[in-house]
Amino acid sequence: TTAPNQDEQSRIISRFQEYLQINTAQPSPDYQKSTHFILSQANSISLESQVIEFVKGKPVVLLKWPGSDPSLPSVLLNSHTDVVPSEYSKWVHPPLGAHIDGEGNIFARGTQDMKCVGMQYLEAIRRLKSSGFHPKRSLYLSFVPDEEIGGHDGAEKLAYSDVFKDLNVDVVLDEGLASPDENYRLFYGERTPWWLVIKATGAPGHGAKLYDNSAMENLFKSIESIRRFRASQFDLVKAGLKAEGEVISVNMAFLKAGIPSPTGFVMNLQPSEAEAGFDIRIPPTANAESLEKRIVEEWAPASRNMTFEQKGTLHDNLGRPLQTAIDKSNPWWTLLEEAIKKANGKIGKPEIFPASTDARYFRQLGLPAIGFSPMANTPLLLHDHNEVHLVSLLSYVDHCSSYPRI
Ligand SMILES: CSCC[C@H](NC=O)C(=O)O
Ligand SMILES: [Zn+2]
Ligand SMILES: [Zn+2]
Repeated sequence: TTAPNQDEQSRIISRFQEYLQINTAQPSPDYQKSTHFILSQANSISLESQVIEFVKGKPVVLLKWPGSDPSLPSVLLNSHTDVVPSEYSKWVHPPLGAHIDGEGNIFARGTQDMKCVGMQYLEAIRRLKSSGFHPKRSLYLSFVPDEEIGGHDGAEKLAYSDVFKDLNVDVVLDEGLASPDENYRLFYGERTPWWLVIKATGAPGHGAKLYDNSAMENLFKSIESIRRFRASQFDLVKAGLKAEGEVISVNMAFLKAGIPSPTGFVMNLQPSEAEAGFDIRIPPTANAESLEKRIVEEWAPASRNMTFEQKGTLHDNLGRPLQTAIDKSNPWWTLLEEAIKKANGKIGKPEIFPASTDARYFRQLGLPAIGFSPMANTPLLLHDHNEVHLVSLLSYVDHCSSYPRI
């Protein structure tokens, strides 16, 4: 296909802006509006559509471009419609404004994560259709809710549904990350989140007294140990020995202790309880058992009056090799690489996604799933203030045109 003309380009940008301006921020995303928008886009390019509410108020919008050979397995392009919330006052341009500055940067929540990708799927199909292309395989697009809060009412329900079985999907594309350099990033797996809360108890006492076994002391021994471990992992990344997705990350999410008083906290009383929460991410190749051992023996040892609790999705991926093959055994990987190269894109070393995406649910089914958000030369701003699709408008359009070659 040839490059779109000026008019087409500005229509592509307006459609992107329109999607960005719909407030689908957690915790109360306007899925009615996003569903309406996606359906109207689908209509305008004559895609078949259905809306499935596995959970009431959490619509999965499923679109279909039927292939000429229905016996062939299909391709699924997945994207989530929700976005994370924003601190409005910290943005240069409002997060729902989709303002375009003089350099062609589009400011809005979702410009990277991941309304850009959802729109690119649609724009690519629009262009392919207008060029007269007919796919052999059926192509499905799923626009799913709630990825940012775990995807349990969205992609997870879809993946395990009868509807999904009937789609006969062979490969799934989902989100990746922007790349600060010229190399596009491709993801073949992701880390598993463990949300860990450790709790210490100890004898209360006068704030002036030095004694062993206070809750704060017990907790801080753990925190010191956790920090050493964190540093050891981070050092591997800093030294260039491991990629971000290949080490175990540990970051403190909260600290809770102290006895409240009208003016803040009681200062001269050592509290009897203290706790801390950590976001831990484990690569598929890591030894989860040895980490568990570390938690039991060093981070929350009963001998130091400590307990721990794991929250969130935790163990759901353990023990399963949730990595998509990136060798010749997976022709889809090679095809995507070739498509990107044909569109004059360069590709970095294949990566493990450092956080979580809906792709894990499809990998759990044994399907190959590839994470790819086509943004090169773009700072990584997902979940950050001032999230932008930083490349010029024209580059955005170029990205759209890399899909038709898949
Ligand atoms: C594990 S459910 C939360 C999913 C979330 N995904 C993107 O940021 C994440 O924290 O990785
Ligand atoms: Zn995302
Ligand atoms: Zn996100």
